[in-house]
Amino acid sequence: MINPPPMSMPRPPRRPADPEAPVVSPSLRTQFSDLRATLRLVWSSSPGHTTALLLLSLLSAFLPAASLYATKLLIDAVGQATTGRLAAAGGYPHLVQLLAFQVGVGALLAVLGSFQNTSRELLGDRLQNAITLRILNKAIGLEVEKFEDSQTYDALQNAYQEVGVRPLGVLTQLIALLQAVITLVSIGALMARLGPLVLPLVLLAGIPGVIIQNKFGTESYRMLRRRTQDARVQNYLGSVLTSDSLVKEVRLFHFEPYLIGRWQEYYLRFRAQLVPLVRRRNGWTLAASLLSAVLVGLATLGVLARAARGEITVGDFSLFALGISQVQGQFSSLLTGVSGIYQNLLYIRNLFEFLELPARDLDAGEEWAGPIETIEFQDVGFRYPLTTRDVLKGLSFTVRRGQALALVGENGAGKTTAIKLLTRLFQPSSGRILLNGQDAARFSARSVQAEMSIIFQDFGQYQMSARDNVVLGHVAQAEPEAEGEGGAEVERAAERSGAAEFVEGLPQGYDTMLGRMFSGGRQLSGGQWQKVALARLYYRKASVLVFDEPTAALDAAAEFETVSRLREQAGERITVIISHRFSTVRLADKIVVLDDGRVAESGSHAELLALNGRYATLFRLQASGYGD
Ligand SMILES: Nc1ncnc2c1ncn2[C@@H]1O[C@H](COP(=O)(O)OP(=O)(O)OP(=O)(O)O)[C@@H](O)[C@H]1O
Repeated sequence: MINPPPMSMPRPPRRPADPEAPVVSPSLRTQFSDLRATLRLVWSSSPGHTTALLLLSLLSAFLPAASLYATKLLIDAVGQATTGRLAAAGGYPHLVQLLAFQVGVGALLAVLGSFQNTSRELLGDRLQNAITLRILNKAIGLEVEKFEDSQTYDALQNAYQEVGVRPLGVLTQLIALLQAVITLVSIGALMARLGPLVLPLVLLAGIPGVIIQNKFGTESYRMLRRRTQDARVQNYLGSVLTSDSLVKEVRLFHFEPYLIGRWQEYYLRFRAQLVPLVRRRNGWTLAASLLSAVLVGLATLGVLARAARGEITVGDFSLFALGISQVQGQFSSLLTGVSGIYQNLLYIRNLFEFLELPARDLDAGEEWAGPIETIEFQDVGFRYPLTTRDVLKGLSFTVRRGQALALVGENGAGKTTAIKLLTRLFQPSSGRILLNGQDAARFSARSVQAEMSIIFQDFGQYQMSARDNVVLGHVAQAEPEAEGEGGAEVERAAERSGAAEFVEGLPQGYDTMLGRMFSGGRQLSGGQWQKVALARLYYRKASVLVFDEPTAALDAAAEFETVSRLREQAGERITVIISHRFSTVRLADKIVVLDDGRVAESGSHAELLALNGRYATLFRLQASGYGD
């Protein structure tokens, strides 16, 4: 089993899933189709190991009966020999032959078992790899909004946690089921000689335990499934307390006891469900064991009565005594096999639910080719999925090649949302975005994104080498450098962003690991990380550069310098800048002031000052802050 996605970086809780939503059991039809899909999955991950496992298991299913029969023959022969009837027992060589037969069966069982284990382990490994790849491939095809939806996130978590073990569990249980049927029929045939009621009584004794196991297995599953949402919140609380990035705030505000208290509340809520379940399960298990003991006792009475009448041999009795545990073991693995398959299929549904989520085909649509020379928002409206408020309301503006556009507005005005639409992470709910005069919706998201390079407010700080942090901006272009043929492009991008100054001073230069997660990693300051991210932006060959206020870590002078440099470097490209600092904003050719999802004003810095409206007021307010 592989670990769930790392939780070390605390993330904001998503929209909560409905915790009261019932946990619905899938229909029998769904279960059968899941069973078929699971077997296909297992088979396709390794046909060779699956076949080997199946054949070896079926072969070894006949051996327990053979071993029991050999023991019975041996005991009967020894009985005759010890009462002076060695000749009737076939002589000493016959005893040795029987022993050799018995030992041979045992040895064969061990050999087959060993090969079986090898096949199972190797198959499990292949299967885990195949499923993990499917989950990861699915995750990368999901819309960005899906990651913000708690139900999808839970589905991803559940799928990730159950990966590997469950599908293999279904196969092994199915094989165990076939094996149990074969072994039961063969041992049952041997036991028939002990009386008609012996086998039914012994079989009956196995039923109560299985019923109890099944009932409580399903209850446990339901309890855990209901708990997913709580477990995620609890996990998040724990990750806040153990996060390196939050430790300073946690200590200074001293909210540890509060968070631990909340964490414990979730635990106690879970415990309140667990305690009665454990008590009831163990009570019922005890009752089932007592009932089984009574039934086995009755069967034994019957056999003893036959023995008293001289109708069976000592070997037959040994067949009964040794056979009881075999029959019960096989019978219960038959019944638990059925319930185990059922339960595993319930968990596997999580995996399939995730794999069945609709994915957006990022390549659907016409292929965009060539630079983007104009961007025009035409009356664009947008509402986030599952919300009731329009975040953008009829947004219109145009920007052309060589120009820098600044989006300005108070927190929550919709600036980042506009960028998410421009970069095709989301689709407008109304209106159109035109690229070079053509509706962007016609073109595949991926081909349009290829023309854009962006640095977000919460840009990535990848725990990789400085070089990788830059190259991630355009991996396809990076091949020769990956093979060590220079990296001139990486260095040029780093020089343009200002990252070269400190990266070159690191112990292994561009090959130094950044961040604290791995040994030898160098942690950078916020401003240095930002410059590395900016180098990533420059490294990408794109005709639109988007700069979504990643400058929180920079002082006003550094931000001014960074954006001035961005303006110089941009050349004939389109630059879109989001910033709260007017010293930066004034560098733009065109400024669009957003207010509650609408354009309040737009124009150049000078025009907007002359207008003496909202922009001018905010500008003077900020300027007066620096004045004294
Ligand atoms: N994923 C989301 N789901 C639902 N609502 C969202 C989501 N992201 C943002 N919003 C809402 O959309 C509105 C606009 O947010 P946006 O991030 O675009 O504002 P912004 O102008 O970039 O703000 P800031 O200056 O604080 O970065 C806000 O009211 C915000 O609460």
